[in-house]
Amino acid sequence: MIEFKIDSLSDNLNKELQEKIDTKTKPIGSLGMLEKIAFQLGKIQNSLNPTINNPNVVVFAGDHGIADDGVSFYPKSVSYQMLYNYMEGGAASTVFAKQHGIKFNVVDAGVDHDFDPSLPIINRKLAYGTKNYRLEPAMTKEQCLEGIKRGAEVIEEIHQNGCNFIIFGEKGIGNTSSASLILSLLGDISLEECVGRGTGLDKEGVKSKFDLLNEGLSKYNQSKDPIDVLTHFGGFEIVMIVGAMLKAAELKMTLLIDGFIITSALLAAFKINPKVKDYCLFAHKSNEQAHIKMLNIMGGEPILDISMRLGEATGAMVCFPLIKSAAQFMNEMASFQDAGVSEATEEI
Ligand SMILES: Cc1cc2ncn([C@H]3O[C@H](COP(=O)(O)O)[C@@H](O)[C@H]3O)c2cc1C
Ligand SMILES: O=C(O)c1cccnc1
Repeated sequence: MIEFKIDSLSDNLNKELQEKIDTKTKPIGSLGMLEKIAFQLGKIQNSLNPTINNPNVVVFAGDHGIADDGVSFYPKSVSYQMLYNYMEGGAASTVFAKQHGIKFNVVDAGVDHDFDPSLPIINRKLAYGTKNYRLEPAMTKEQCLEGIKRGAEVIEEIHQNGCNFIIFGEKGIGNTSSASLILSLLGDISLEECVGRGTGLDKEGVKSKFDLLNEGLSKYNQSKDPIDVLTHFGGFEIVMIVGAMLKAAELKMTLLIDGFIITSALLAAFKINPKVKDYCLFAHKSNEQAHIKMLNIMGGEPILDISMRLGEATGAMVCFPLIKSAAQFMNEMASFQDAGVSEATEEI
Protein backbone atom coordinates (compact mmCIF):
# COMPACT_ATOMS: atom_id res chain seq x y z
CA MET A 1 0.00 0.00 0.00
CA ILE A 2 1.44 3.39 -0.90
CA GLU A 3 1.91 5.69 2.07
CA PHE A 4 -0.04 8.90 2.47
CA LYS A 5 1.31 11.52 4.85
CA ILE A 6 -1.56 13.81 5.73
CA ASP A 7 -0.72 16.73 8.01
CA SER A 8 -3.06 17.65 10.85
CA LEU A 9 -4.60 21.06 10.29
CA SER A 10 -3.03 23.78 12.42
CA ASP A 11 -5.12 25.75 14.90
CA ASN A 12 -2.69 28.70 14.70
CA LEU A 13 -4.99 30.92 12.65
CA ASN A 14 -8.27 29.96 14.33
CA LYS A 15 -8.56 33.14 16.34
CA GLU A 16 -7.57 35.46 13.49
CA LEU A 17 -9.85 33.70 11.02
CA GLN A 18 -12.83 34.05 13.34
CA GLU A 19 -11.94 37.66 14.01
CA LYS A 20 -11.70 38.42 10.30
CA ILE A 21 -15.12 36.83 9.72
CA ASP A 22 -16.68 38.63 12.70
CA THR A 23 -15.38 42.09 11.79
CA LYS A 24 -16.79 42.12 8.25
CA THR A 25 -19.56 44.69 7.75
CA LYS A 26 -22.45 42.43 8.74
CA PRO A 27 -24.10 41.28 11.93
CA ILE A 28 -22.00 38.57 13.59
CA GLY A 29 -22.94 35.13 12.29
CA SER A 30 -25.31 36.52 9.66
CA LEU A 31 -23.67 34.75 6.74
CA GLY A 32 -24.55 31.46 8.42
CA MET A 33 -23.03 28.39 6.84
CA LEU A 34 -20.87 30.54 4.54
CA GLU A 35 -18.94 31.63 7.62
CA LYS A 36 -18.21 28.02 8.57
CA ILE A 37 -17.10 27.29 5.01
CA ALA A 38 -14.81 30.33 4.94
CA PHE A 39 -13.29 29.32 8.27
CA GLN A 40 -12.64 25.77 7.06
CA LEU A 41 -11.14 26.97 3.75
CA GLY A 42 -8.83 29.28 5.69
CA LYS A 43 -7.82 26.48 8.00
CA ILE A 44 -7.10 24.06 5.17
CA GLN A 45 -5.04 26.65 3.29
CA ASN A 46 -3.56 28.05 6.52
CA SER A 47 -4.41 31.49 5.21
CA LEU A 48 -6.64 34.44 6.06
CA ASN A 49 -7.18 34.91 2.32
CA PRO A 50 -8.28 31.51 0.99
CA THR A 51 -8.61 31.19 -2.77
CA ILE A 52 -10.06 28.61 -5.12
CA ASN A 53 -7.57 28.00 -7.88
CA ASN A 54 -8.30 26.07 -11.06
CA PRO A 55 -11.15 23.95 -9.63
CA ASN A 56 -11.43 20.51 -11.19
CA VAL A 57 -14.00 17.75 -11.13
CA VAL A 58 -12.87 14.22 -11.77
CA VAL A 59 -15.42 11.50 -12.44
CA PHE A 60 -14.13 7.95 -12.03
CA ALA A 61 -16.13 5.30 -13.89
CA GLY A 62 -16.30 1.55 -13.43
CA ASP A 63 -18.65 -1.36 -13.96
CA HIS A 64 -19.92 -3.80 -11.35
CA GLY A 65 -20.42 -7.55 -11.77
CA ILE A 66 -23.33 -7.44 -9.32
CA ALA A 67 -25.22 -5.22 -11.80
CA ASP A 68 -25.95 -8.36 -13.86
CA ASP A 69 -28.14 -9.58 -10.95
CA GLY A 70 -30.49 -6.63 -11.34
CA VAL A 71 -29.58 -4.54 -8.27
CA SER A 72 -30.15 -1.33 -10.23
CA PHE A 73 -33.19 0.07 -12.00
CA TYR A 74 -30.97 0.53 -15.09
CA PRO A 75 -28.79 -1.85 -17.14
CA LYS A 76 -25.01 -1.99 -16.90
CA SER A 77 -24.59 -0.58 -20.43
CA VAL A 78 -25.67 2.85 -19.11
CA SER A 79 -22.20 3.25 -17.56
CA TYR A 80 -20.29 3.33 -20.83
CA GLN A 81 -23.09 5.12 -22.68
CA MET A 82 -22.93 7.95 -20.14
CA LEU A 83 -19.22 8.39 -20.88
CA TYR A 84 -20.16 9.11 -24.51
CA ASN A 85 -22.75 11.53 -23.15
CA TYR A 86 -19.94 13.30 -21.24
CA MET A 87 -17.99 13.56 -24.48
CA GLU A 88 -20.96 15.39 -26.01
CA GLY A 89 -21.37 17.63 -22.96
CA GLY A 90 -24.93 16.33 -22.47
CA ALA A 91 -24.79 14.94 -18.90
CA ALA A 92 -25.86 16.84 -15.78
CA SER A 93 -22.26 16.62 -14.66
CA THR A 94 -20.79 18.22 -17.77
CA VAL A 95 -23.54 20.83 -17.95
CA PHE A 96 -22.90 21.98 -14.36
CA ALA A 97 -19.11 21.88 -14.78
CA LYS A 98 -19.44 24.16 -17.80
CA GLN A 99 -21.88 26.44 -15.97
CA HIS A 100 -19.48 26.97 -13.07
CA GLY A 101 -16.16 27.04 -14.95
CA ILE A 102 -14.95 23.80 -13.35
CA LYS A 103 -12.56 21.73 -15.46
CA PHE A 104 -14.14 18.34 -16.19
CA ASN A 105 -12.05 15.14 -16.22
CA VAL A 106 -13.27 11.59 -16.64
CA VAL A 107 -11.27 8.46 -15.78
CA ASP A 108 -12.00 4.97 -17.06
CA ALA A 109 -11.24 3.03 -13.87
CA GLY A 110 -12.80 -0.18 -15.14
CA VAL A 111 -15.70 0.25 -17.53
CA ASP A 112 -16.87 -2.80 -19.45
CA HIS A 113 -16.19 -1.19 -22.83
CA ASP A 114 -13.28 -0.21 -25.08
CA PHE A 115 -13.08 3.51 -25.72
CA ASP A 116 -11.21 4.93 -28.67
CA PRO A 117 -7.85 6.19 -27.31
CA SER A 118 -8.36 9.47 -29.17
CA LEU A 119 -11.24 10.39 -26.81
CA PRO A 120 -10.44 12.68 -23.87
CA ILE A 121 -10.93 9.88 -21.33
CA ILE A 122 -8.08 9.25 -18.89
CA ASN A 123 -7.44 5.53 -19.28
CA ARG A 124 -6.55 3.85 -15.97
CA LYS A 125 -8.62 0.72 -16.61
CA LEU A 126 -7.99 -2.09 -14.11
CA ALA A 127 -10.32 -4.58 -15.83
CA TYR A 128 -13.63 -4.72 -17.71
CA GLY A 129 -15.71 -4.38 -14.56
CA THR A 130 -15.51 -6.13 -11.19
CA LYS A 131 -16.48 -9.73 -10.48
CA ASN A 132 -19.91 -10.39 -8.96
CA TYR A 133 -19.35 -10.21 -5.20
CA ARG A 134 -22.52 -12.20 -4.55
CA LEU A 135 -20.35 -15.12 -5.62
CA GLU A 136 -16.69 -14.10 -5.21
CA PRO A 137 -14.54 -11.07 -4.27
CA ALA A 138 -15.04 -8.09 -6.60
CA MET A 139 -11.32 -7.80 -7.24
CA THR A 140 -7.94 -9.03 -6.07
CA LYS A 141 -6.06 -7.23 -3.32
CA GLU A 142 -3.41 -6.32 -5.93
CA GLN A 143 -6.07 -4.65 -8.07
CA CYS A 144 -7.38 -2.76 -5.06
CA LEU A 145 -3.95 -1.44 -4.09
CA GLU A 146 -3.11 -0.64 -7.72
CA GLY A 147 -6.40 1.26 -7.97
CA ILE A 148 -5.56 3.34 -4.92
CA LYS A 149 -2.17 4.14 -6.49
CA ARG A 150 -3.67 5.06 -9.87
CA GLY A 151 -6.25 7.33 -8.23
CA ALA A 152 -3.48 9.10 -6.33
CA GLU A 153 -1.51 9.59 -9.55
CA VAL A 154 -4.47 11.18 -11.32
CA ILE A 155 -4.78 13.75 -8.53
CA GLU A 156 -1.07 14.46 -8.51
CA GLU A 157 -1.27 15.44 -12.19
CA ILE A 158 -4.30 17.65 -11.63
CA HIS A 159 -2.55 19.31 -8.67
CA GLN A 160 0.51 20.00 -10.81
CA ASN A 161 -1.69 22.12 -13.06
CA GLY A 162 -2.32 24.56 -10.22
CA CYS A 163 -5.53 23.08 -8.82
CA ASN A 164 -6.18 23.44 -5.08
CA PHE A 165 -9.89 22.56 -5.10
CA ILE A 166 -11.12 19.14 -6.17
CA ILE A 167 -14.55 17.62 -6.63
CA PHE A 168 -14.96 13.86 -7.01
CA GLY A 169 -17.65 12.15 -9.02
CA GLU A 170 -18.47 8.57 -9.91
CA LYS A 171 -20.24 6.66 -12.61
CA GLY A 172 -21.03 2.97 -12.40
CA ILE A 173 -24.36 1.21 -12.57
CA GLY A 174 -24.78 -0.81 -9.37
CA ASN A 175 -22.41 1.26 -7.27
CA THR A 176 -24.95 2.22 -4.59
CA SER A 177 -24.77 -1.49 -3.71
CA SER A 178 -21.03 -1.28 -3.05
CA ALA A 179 -21.56 1.90 -1.07
CA SER A 180 -24.20 0.22 1.12
CA LEU A 181 -21.93 -2.73 1.88
CA ILE A 182 -19.01 -0.42 2.68
CA LEU A 183 -21.24 1.54 5.07
CA SER A 184 -22.57 -1.61 6.71
CA LEU A 185 -19.11 -3.07 7.36
CA LEU A 186 -17.10 0.06 8.12
CA GLY A 187 -19.93 1.80 9.96
CA ASP A 188 -21.06 -1.28 11.82
CA ILE A 189 -24.68 -0.81 10.77
CA SER A 190 -27.01 -3.64 9.76
CA LEU A 191 -27.12 -4.08 5.98
CA GLU A 192 -30.87 -3.58 5.94
CA GLU A 193 -30.45 -0.02 7.21
CA CYS A 194 -27.83 0.73 4.55
CA VAL A 195 -29.65 -0.39 1.39
CA GLY A 196 -31.74 2.10 -0.55
CA ARG A 197 -33.44 2.89 -3.84
CA GLY A 198 -30.36 3.89 -5.86
CA THR A 199 -31.51 4.90 -9.32
CA GLY A 200 -35.17 4.36 -8.39
CA LEU A 201 -36.07 0.86 -7.21
CA ASP A 202 -39.47 0.43 -5.61
CA LYS A 203 -40.03 -1.31 -2.25
CA GLU A 204 -39.90 -4.78 -3.78
CA GLY A 205 -36.80 -3.88 -5.77
CA VAL A 206 -35.04 -2.68 -2.63
CA LYS A 207 -35.96 -5.94 -0.88
CA SER A 208 -34.55 -8.01 -3.73
CA LYS A 209 -31.39 -5.80 -3.77
CA PHE A 210 -31.01 -6.41 -0.04
CA ASP A 211 -31.38 -10.20 -0.47
CA LEU A 212 -28.72 -10.29 -3.19
CA LEU A 213 -26.28 -8.16 -1.19
CA ASN A 214 -26.96 -10.14 1.97
CA GLU A 215 -26.07 -13.32 0.12
CA GLY A 216 -22.69 -11.77 -0.78
CA LEU A 217 -22.19 -10.52 2.77
CA SER A 218 -22.91 -13.93 4.28
CA LYS A 219 -20.04 -15.43 2.23
CA TYR A 220 -17.58 -12.76 3.39
CA ASN A 221 -15.19 -13.30 6.32
CA GLN A 222 -16.55 -10.10 7.98
CA SER A 223 -13.13 -8.39 8.18
CA LYS A 224 -13.54 -4.65 8.92
CA ASP A 225 -10.16 -3.78 7.43
CA PRO A 226 -10.90 -1.10 4.81
CA ILE A 227 -8.66 -2.72 2.18
CA ASP A 228 -10.37 -6.09 2.72
CA VAL A 229 -13.80 -4.45 2.46
CA LEU A 230 -12.84 -2.55 -0.71
CA THR A 231 -11.29 -5.66 -2.27
CA HIS A 232 -14.38 -7.72 -1.63
CA PHE A 233 -17.15 -5.22 -2.28
CA GLY A 234 -15.61 -2.21 -3.97
CA GLY A 235 -15.81 -0.93 -7.45
CA PHE A 236 -12.75 0.05 -9.44
CA GLU A 237 -14.00 3.65 -9.49
CA ILE A 238 -14.47 3.57 -5.69
CA VAL A 239 -10.96 2.32 -4.91
CA MET A 240 -9.43 4.92 -7.24
CA ILE A 241 -11.45 7.63 -5.51
CA VAL A 242 -10.12 6.42 -2.14
CA GLY A 243 -6.52 6.87 -3.38
CA ALA A 244 -7.41 10.18 -5.02
CA MET A 245 -8.91 11.52 -1.79
CA LEU A 246 -5.96 10.50 0.36
CA LYS A 247 -3.53 12.08 -2.10
CA ALA A 248 -5.61 15.26 -2.38
CA ALA A 249 -5.52 15.65 1.42
CA GLU A 250 -1.78 14.97 1.45
CA LEU A 251 -1.42 17.80 -1.10
CA LYS A 252 -3.56 20.06 1.13
CA MET A 253 -6.25 20.49 -1.49
CA THR A 254 -9.85 21.15 -0.45
CA LEU A 255 -12.15 18.22 -1.23
CA LEU A 256 -15.80 18.94 -1.94
CA ILE A 257 -17.73 15.76 -1.17
CA ASP A 258 -20.76 14.76 -3.25
CA GLY A 259 -23.37 12.09 -2.42
CA PHE A 260 -23.75 8.52 -1.24
CA ILE A 261 -21.11 6.74 -3.32
CA ILE A 262 -18.45 9.43 -2.99
CA THR A 263 -19.04 9.53 0.76
CA SER A 264 -18.61 5.73 0.94
CA ALA A 265 -15.16 6.16 -0.67
CA LEU A 266 -14.42 8.87 1.89
CA LEU A 267 -15.52 6.55 4.71
CA ALA A 268 -13.00 3.95 3.51
CA ALA A 269 -10.30 6.65 3.16
CA PHE A 270 -11.23 7.89 6.65
CA LYS A 271 -10.72 4.40 8.06
CA ILE A 272 -7.26 4.36 6.42
CA ASN A 273 -6.40 7.85 7.68
CA PRO A 274 -9.02 9.90 9.57
CA LYS A 275 -7.16 13.16 8.88
CA VAL A 276 -8.51 13.11 5.30
CA LYS A 277 -11.85 14.33 6.64
CA ASP A 278 -10.39 17.62 7.86
CA TYR A 279 -9.77 18.65 4.24
CA CYS A 280 -13.39 18.07 3.24
CA LEU A 281 -16.46 20.18 2.77
CA PHE A 282 -19.71 18.21 2.54
CA ALA A 283 -21.82 19.55 -0.32
CA HIS A 284 -25.19 17.95 0.22
CA LYS A 285 -27.33 15.33 1.85
CA SER A 286 -28.39 12.86 -0.81
CA ASN A 287 -31.88 11.43 -0.99
CA GLU A 288 -30.35 7.96 -0.86
CA GLN A 289 -31.65 7.16 2.61
CA ALA A 290 -28.44 5.93 4.25
CA HIS A 291 -26.28 8.88 3.18
CA ILE A 292 -26.94 10.77 6.38
CA LYS A 293 -25.70 7.79 8.40
CA MET A 294 -22.35 7.98 6.61
CA LEU A 295 -22.10 11.71 7.18
CA ASN A 296 -22.89 11.26 10.86
CA ILE A 297 -20.10 8.71 11.32
CA MET A 298 -17.56 11.30 10.17
CA GLY A 299 -19.30 14.33 11.63
CA GLY A 300 -19.81 15.78 8.15
CA GLU A 301 -22.34 18.62 8.03
CA PRO A 302 -24.02 18.81 4.61
CA ILE A 303 -24.38 22.32 3.16
CA LEU A 304 -27.43 21.61 0.98
CA ASP A 305 -30.45 19.34 1.32
CA ILE A 306 -32.29 19.62 -1.98
CA SER A 307 -33.40 16.02 -2.57
CA MET A 308 -30.75 15.23 -5.16
CA ARG A 309 -29.72 11.59 -5.74
CA LEU A 310 -27.83 11.54 -9.02
CA GLY A 311 -24.13 11.22 -8.25
CA GLU A 312 -21.56 12.18 -10.94
CA ALA A 313 -20.52 15.06 -8.61
CA THR A 314 -23.71 16.95 -9.44
CA GLY A 315 -24.62 17.74 -5.82
CA ALA A 316 -21.13 19.09 -5.24
CA MET A 317 -21.19 21.23 -8.37
CA VAL A 318 -24.48 22.92 -7.57
CA CYS A 319 -22.99 23.72 -4.16
CA PHE A 320 -19.82 25.15 -5.70
CA PRO A 321 -21.03 28.78 -6.08
CA LEU A 322 -21.68 28.87 -2.32
CA ILE A 323 -18.09 27.89 -1.65
CA LYS A 324 -16.99 30.59 -4.04
CA SER A 325 -19.13 33.13 -2.19
CA ALA A 326 -17.48 32.10 1.07
CA ALA A 327 -13.99 32.70 -0.33
CA GLN A 328 -15.13 35.90 -2.00
CA PHE A 329 -16.55 37.51 1.14
CA MET A 330 -13.37 36.71 3.05
CA ASN A 331 -11.25 38.40 0.41
CA GLU A 332 -13.43 41.30 -0.74
CA MET A 333 -15.83 42.38 1.97
CA ALA A 334 -14.84 45.43 3.96
CA SER A 335 -14.39 45.28 7.72
CA PHE A 336 -16.18 47.76 10.00
CA GLN A 337 -12.88 49.58 10.33
CA ASP A 338 -12.18 49.67 6.53
CA ALA A 339 -15.63 51.05 5.80
CA GLY A 340 -16.01 53.31 8.80
CA VAL A 341 -19.21 51.55 9.82
CA SER A 342 -20.14 51.43 13.49
CA GLU A 343 -19.82 48.08 15.21
CA ALA A 344 -22.40 46.61 17.57
CA THR A 345 -22.91 48.60 20.74
CA GLU A 346 -21.54 46.68 23.68
CA GLU A 347 -24.49 47.38 25.91
CA ILE A 348 -28.03 47.87 24.77
C1 LIG B 1 -28.79 7.66 -16.84
C2 LIG B 1 -28.09 7.61 -15.51
C3 LIG B 1 -27.14 8.60 -15.21
C4 LIG B 1 -26.48 8.54 -13.97
N1 LIG B 1 -25.54 9.32 -13.46
C5 LIG B 1 -25.22 8.89 -12.28
N2 LIG B 1 -25.93 7.80 -11.97
C6 LIG B 1 -25.82 7.15 -10.66
O1 LIG B 1 -26.60 5.97 -10.60
C7 LIG B 1 -25.81 4.80 -10.47
C8 LIG B 1 -25.95 4.21 -9.10
O2 LIG B 1 -27.24 3.75 -8.82
P1 LIG B 1 -27.58 2.18 -8.86
O3 LIG B 1 -26.75 1.54 -7.81
O4 LIG B 1 -29.05 2.11 -8.58
O5 LIG B 1 -27.24 1.69 -10.24
C9 LIG B 1 -24.38 5.25 -10.70
O6 LIG B 1 -24.02 5.11 -12.03
C10 LIG B 1 -24.42 6.67 -10.26
O7 LIG B 1 -23.38 7.42 -10.81
C11 LIG B 1 -26.73 7.54 -13.03
C12 LIG B 1 -27.68 6.57 -13.34
C13 LIG B 1 -28.35 6.59 -14.58
C14 LIG B 1 -29.35 5.54 -14.91
O1 LIG C 1 -26.14 10.15 -3.67
C1 LIG C 1 -25.64 9.67 -4.69
O2 LIG C 1 -24.46 9.94 -4.99
C2 LIG C 1 -26.43 8.73 -5.56
C3 LIG C 1 -27.64 8.25 -5.18
C4 LIG C 1 -28.32 7.40 -6.02
C5 LIG C 1 -27.79 7.04 -7.23
N1 LIG C 1 -26.63 7.52 -7.58
C6 LIG C 1 -25.93 8.35 -6.77
